[in-house]
Parts: sequence; structure tokens; C-alpha cells
Amino acid sequence: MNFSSTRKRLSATTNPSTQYDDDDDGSITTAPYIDPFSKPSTPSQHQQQQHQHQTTAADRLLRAKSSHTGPLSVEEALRLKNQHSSHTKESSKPVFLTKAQRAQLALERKQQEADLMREQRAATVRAFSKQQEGKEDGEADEQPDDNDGSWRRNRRRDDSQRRRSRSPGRNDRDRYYDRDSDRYYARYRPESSSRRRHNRRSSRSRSPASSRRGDSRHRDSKKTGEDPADNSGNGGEFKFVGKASTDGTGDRVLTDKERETIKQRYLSGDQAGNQHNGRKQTSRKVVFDWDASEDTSRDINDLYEHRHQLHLFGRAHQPIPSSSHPSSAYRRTTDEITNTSGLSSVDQDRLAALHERRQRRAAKALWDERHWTEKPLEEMRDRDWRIFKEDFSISCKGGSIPHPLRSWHESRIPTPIMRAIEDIGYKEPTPIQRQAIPIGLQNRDLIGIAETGSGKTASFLIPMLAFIMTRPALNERNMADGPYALILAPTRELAQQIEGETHKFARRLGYTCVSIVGGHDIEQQAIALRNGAEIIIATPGRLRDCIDRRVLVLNQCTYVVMDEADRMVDMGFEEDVNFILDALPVSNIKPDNVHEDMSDDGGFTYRQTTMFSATMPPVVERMARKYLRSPATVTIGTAGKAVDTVEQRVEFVSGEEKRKHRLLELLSRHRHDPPIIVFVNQKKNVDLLGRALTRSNYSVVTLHGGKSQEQRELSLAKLKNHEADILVATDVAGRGIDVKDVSLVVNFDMAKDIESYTHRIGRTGRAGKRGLAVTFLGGDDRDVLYDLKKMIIASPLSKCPHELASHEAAQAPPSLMRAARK
Ligand SMILES: Nc1ncnc2c1ncn2[C@@H]1O[C@H](COP(=O)(O)OP(=O)(O)OP(=O)(O)O)[C@@H](O)[C@H]1O
Repeated sequence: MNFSSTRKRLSATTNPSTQYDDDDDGSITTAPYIDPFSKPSTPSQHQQQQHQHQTTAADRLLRAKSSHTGPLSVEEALRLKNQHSSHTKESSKPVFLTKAQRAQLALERKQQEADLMREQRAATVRAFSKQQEGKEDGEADEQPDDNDGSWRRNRRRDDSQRRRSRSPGRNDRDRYYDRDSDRYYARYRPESSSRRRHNRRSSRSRSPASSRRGDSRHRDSKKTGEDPADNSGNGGEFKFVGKASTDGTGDRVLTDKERETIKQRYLSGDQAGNQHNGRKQTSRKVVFDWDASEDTSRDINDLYEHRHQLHLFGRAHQPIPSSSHPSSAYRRTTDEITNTSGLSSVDQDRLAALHERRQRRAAKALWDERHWTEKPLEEMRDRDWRIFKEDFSISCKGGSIPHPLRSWHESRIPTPIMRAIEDIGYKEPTPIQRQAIPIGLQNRDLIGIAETGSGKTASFLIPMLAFIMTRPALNERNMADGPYALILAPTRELAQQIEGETHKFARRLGYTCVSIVGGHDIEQQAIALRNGAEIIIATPGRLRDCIDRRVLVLNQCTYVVMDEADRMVDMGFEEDVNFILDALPVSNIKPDNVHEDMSDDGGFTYRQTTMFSATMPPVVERMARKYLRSPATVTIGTAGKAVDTVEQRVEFVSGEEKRKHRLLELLSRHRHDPPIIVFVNQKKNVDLLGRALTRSNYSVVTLHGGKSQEQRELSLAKLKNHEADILVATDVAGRGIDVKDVSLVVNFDMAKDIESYTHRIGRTGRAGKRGLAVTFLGGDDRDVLYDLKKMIIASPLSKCPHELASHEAAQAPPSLMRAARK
């Protein structure tokens, strides 16, 4: 639809006072238009309207009066007056417009304003281009009338008149605007053109960047559909680039889109203001397909996790002013952030938590992620030490525990002992050695609990030797005061074994060790003691004898080791142990209030007492409380747990004959490599079984408490030397006996308690090697079934048979079962 023709038709119908006076040139002569339907927009306009109505009514009265020949009659005058007053009443009535009419009128008015603006812009451009042309062409311009640009103005007027002649419906308002715009050009053109000239000059002198800005403006105008070049070149016609057509009269017809744009721009003020150039705000936004569950940022930054904390100060959405020119608002903001005094306690807590998290993150950034094996000692952090201890199942109690040994050469072990360790061939310390040796070197009391065959002997020997190195060498004068160190063991075999282990080190260091065990001539032992020995290894009974007989004094003994202390108590040696410990000098007993670390004791040496075992029943803890001062406790793995390298099997076999038969079957069928140890509970059964096995062509030695010390030592030596394949023994051989590569342990009789069982099966699977333990169970073993089941279940190599798992006696501890029976 032709927009301009609609506008004209509407004007004609809605403006009753419009008079068309089409003359030859198409011009319209009319009074300035006042729309009677529209509310006066200003007070002056309103007064003007009122005045016009009144003037028109008075004129009519005068005309009526003048057309009358004589004076008016009273009726005539009244009629005229009534006529006038009714007209006045009518004209003063408010006129209501429909919404569509108002919109149409507003559209019309806006169109007129747009036309006026367009004209003004075009005129400015024309004036400018005329001046440019004038400059370029100079005096030799082909247009003779163009010196002042008047020919262009004339041509524009001609064009305008031609257009008007083509548009007979054009109303007086258009004419008014034309005139008005001419006035505008006359008034403002020189100034605006001179301003443009000025702008142009200044833009030339400005930086290239600003000229680029001009370019970008140019580009922008292209984007919006306007072409400034066209505006300057087409005589001020507002030209749309796009699908535009003309109607039959040659008037340009606006497209729907253009009309819509004009409507949005001029009719809906709010929308036009918000939506720049009628463009939707989101038209240039990229809308991503995004799902909150795909947000991985919260994994790496917990700031996102607690997003609300960002809004703690309510400033996140506000622009922060430049700190170089801090405004009062900015200062207030920073004050609020740094000063938490005004915050609620909840917000202060949040702020503190945030701060702490940042600090943790910063500390984490400093973490060295290398494994402890890749780090030098001085770069080890607490975390590395924790990992290290976990790797070796080391757990400690007692406070001020030194770091464990990573290797032999990183320790504070004196060089001569280090050389001895190298000579013996211990490449790496075992877990108990890693932690017990540094504690021992601090001259600190210690309880060491580690599985069988884990190197506990060296754990107490090495610090003991280091301590002895600090003592004066034994000579004629101090020899009579006795040894520097004492090692107590429950059995002769164990004592002799420790002696052998100690001797390996001691002879390399020039020290003497003497074992005092039963079964040997006490006179010979007294002679050995008189010759002087730094280290005494003894069983409690014989040592007490020696002290009683004054064969031995312990005047300068300040280092005491109790190996298998629980066994000593078990065997009834507790009283003997107490007697021996009480015989030690009291002057060097460490007071309770002394700091745990005794390494720097100002030259004074307190007595150091240590206890080692694979099991630590409560009775040993009682002894420890009595004789140890602020001890450190080191546990490797789980206290009392059987060594993981042993596979434990159990079979329910009742009766001696059946068990013998089963044992022979086991030995013949599976062909276990010697040495093999078979444990029997009673001495006489040891001999019976030994003979039975010998009859079956096995090379057998036996060991029990009823044999002479010589026979016992011979049996053990034959087994170690591989002269015998099988050792049949009681619990005498159950503890501490270290025979290399025992492949099989058979519990012909089950041990009476779980600790003894643990030590027995610990004769195999030693020093990291794998072993097998087979146990025959019968009706007498009910009291250990519960603990045995637990131990087998805990063993990684073992499988608990259904018979044991479901056994009635294996369902609860024996004490509970007894209580339930009562
Ligand atoms: N660091 C080491 N490297 C290699 N072998 C070692 C090391 N320490 C000790 N051994 C060896 O391991 C074996 C067992 O050592 P030891 O007898 O001291 O163990 P244990 O824990 O006392 O056993 P039990 O509890 O049965 O008495 C011995 O033959 C010993 O020579």
C-alpha cells in the first residue's frame, strides 16, 4: 500500500477545514493546519484553536448581520445568539479518537518529521558536496550558475515542484514543511557546512586511528542500509538499499520491512530505545547449547562450587572503578571487602573458609609430586614420610619419633657398624630395622613388634653396638663391673642363635659376647665372664643363678634387650626377669619427666630398655609399663599377625595313627624340600614320631626340653647343616629358631595358644621367602579355633576350609563360649 497516498487521504477526511486550491503549478494555498481531533499538544496551540472557533462564530454573526438590510428583530437576534451558542457548545465538546485513528495520526506526524529530517540532511549533504565540487573545479566549473551553489538549489526546488505536481493529494502541511525546511536550510546551512568543513579539516589532522573510526562509521551506515554517497548524490532522496519499488505515480513505495522499521523507530518509544535500530537484542548473540551437568569447572575450582560466595559483597554485578582514581564509592567497596568487622558471623566464616582454601591451594601448588624414592633425603616432606611408612606398614606410637631409614647409608649408624652390615650382606634394612634402629640410636626405650623372621635381632643389635662404641673400651679396671649390654631370651636355642647373630657383628668390631644358658657348665661361663665381655646373652634362669653366685655383676650395664619377652613370661620367667632388672644399677634409670629424645643427654647415659616380639600379649605391656620409660612403640603390620608369606592349611584329623598316616602321605606325595619342622606338644610323642619317621626312611632329628643341651644343639646343627631333613620338636624350637629355607611346618598337634601357633609357623616363610604350614586339628583344640579361623581368613595366601569356618567353637571367642555355657 502506498504510504504517502494513505496519509493524504486520511488528512483529507479527518480535516474538515482543509481547502484544496490546486492551481496550475500544483501548489496548495491554505492556512496553517490545526488538527481539531487531536488534543492540543501545547497550551499556546490550545489557545490558538479556541481563538479560531470564536472568530469564526463572530464572523458568521457579522455576515448574517450585514446581509440583513434593517436592524435585527429580537427573535432574529435570539435565533442568531442561540445558533452561535449551540455552535460554541458543539465545538467545545471533546472529540474522542479510536486507537487506530490516534496511531494513524501519530504515524502521519512521524512521517512528516522524518521527511523534514531527511530533507535537512540531504540539504546539508548537497551544500557540502557543492562546496567540494566548487573547490575541486575552481573557477572553471562548467556550471555557470553554480558559483554560489544556487543552480543545485534551483534544481532541487524544480525536483520538489515536479514531485508535488505529480502528487495532487499533497496537503498544505507538506507545503508548510517544505517552506519550513527551506527556511531551515537558509538559516543553518552555512553554519553546518562550515562545521563539516571544520570537522573534515580536523579529522585530516587527526590520527589515522580516528580516520579509521570514520571509516567504521561509514561501514556502519552501510550495514543499516543507508548509503551516504547516495544521500549526497541523489538530491536528498532518502534511498533504501533493498527491495523497494515505486507505484504508478513514480512515488517510491516503502516495503513492509521499511514500514515496520519506521513504526518501531517512531511509534514505540520504549522498544525503539531499547532495541537499537529496531534490531532484536539477541540477533547477534551466539546462543550455545549448554548443559549444567557438563560444567567441569567445579572439579578444578571450588570457587564455582560455592558460587554464592562471589556475591558476598553484592558487588559482582557492578563495574569496579579504576583504582588509579579511587572514587568514594570505590573506596567504600574496598573497605567493605577488607574490613570484615561489619560482616555477619556467617559471612565472616565463609570468608575465612575461602581464605583457608586459597592458602591450601597455594600450598598444594608448591607440592612436589615426586615419589619419595626419587627425592634426596633433605627434600623429603612430612607427606613423603607418611607415604614411606605406609609403604612399609610402619606404625609408631610415643611421640618424637625420628624418621625411618630409607637406606643404610642415610642413617647415623657409625661407620664400623656400617662396614659390618655390608660384610654380612644386608643390602636393605627390613621394615622393623628401618624404624627401630633410628629410635634405638636416640637411646630411647622401645617396644618393637614385627612378624617372625623379619630381622628383629639386627634391629636391637645395631643400636646396642652403637651404644657400646660410646663406652670406654673394656680393660683390667672396668672389666670387673660387668658387661655394657644384656640380651635376655626365653630359650637356650634362641639365646644361642642371638649369640651367633651378635657374633657376626661383634667380631668385626672387636667386641666380645658371651651366652649364659642352662645346660652348660657354670664354671666355664664364669671364666668367660671374668675375661670380660661387652655383651651378655642369657636366659633368665641361668642369669639369675650367675648373679646369685656373684659370678656376674651388672654395675655398668645400661642397655637391656628382652627378646620374646612374652614367651619369657609364658615360661614362668617373669620373676627372674624382675630380679635381673632390679639388679641393674638404679642410678641410671630414666626419670619419667625426661624428654623422650635421649640422644643429647649432656654426657649422662640413662639405662635403655627395649622389648621385641612378634606377639605382645597384655602381660608384656604390664612389664613394659614397669621397666620402660616413655617408650616408643613400633609395630610392623598388625601385632600378632602371622607372616603373610606363609600359606596356612588346616585338616581335622583325630587320633595319633591317623595323623601319622596323614603326615607320611603329605611328605611322600608332595615331596617338600628339606628342611621340614614338625611340632608336637609332648616330649614323649616327639621321640615316638621321630622313630616312626625314621622307620619310613626319613632323616630325622628331635628336639625337646628333656634332651641334654648337647643333644639339642646337635639336632639343631644337623638340621641347619642339612644333615637331617626333618626336625621333630616341641615348642622349644617354636620361637626365634632361624633355620634357612624351611619349606614346610607341620603342627602334628595344634599349639595351645594362637601366639605359639604364630611363632611355630613363622619358622617357614622367613626373610621374605614363601612357606607352607599344615595343622592337624582335633577335639582338644576347641579353644584356639576361633583365633585360628580369624588368622587364616586374614592370611592372603590361605583359604579357610568350610569345616573350620562353620565349626561351632570357631564362632565366638572361648571366653564368651564358656560364659554362654554357664
Ligand atoms: N636386613 C636384612 N637383610 C637380609 N637378611 C636379614 C636382614 N636382617 C636380618 N636378616 C636375616 O633374616 C633372618 C631372620 O632374622 P631374625 O632371626 O632376626 O628374625 P626375627 O624377627 O628375630 O625372627 P623371630 O621372630 O622368629 O625370632 C636371619 O637369617 C637374618 O640373618
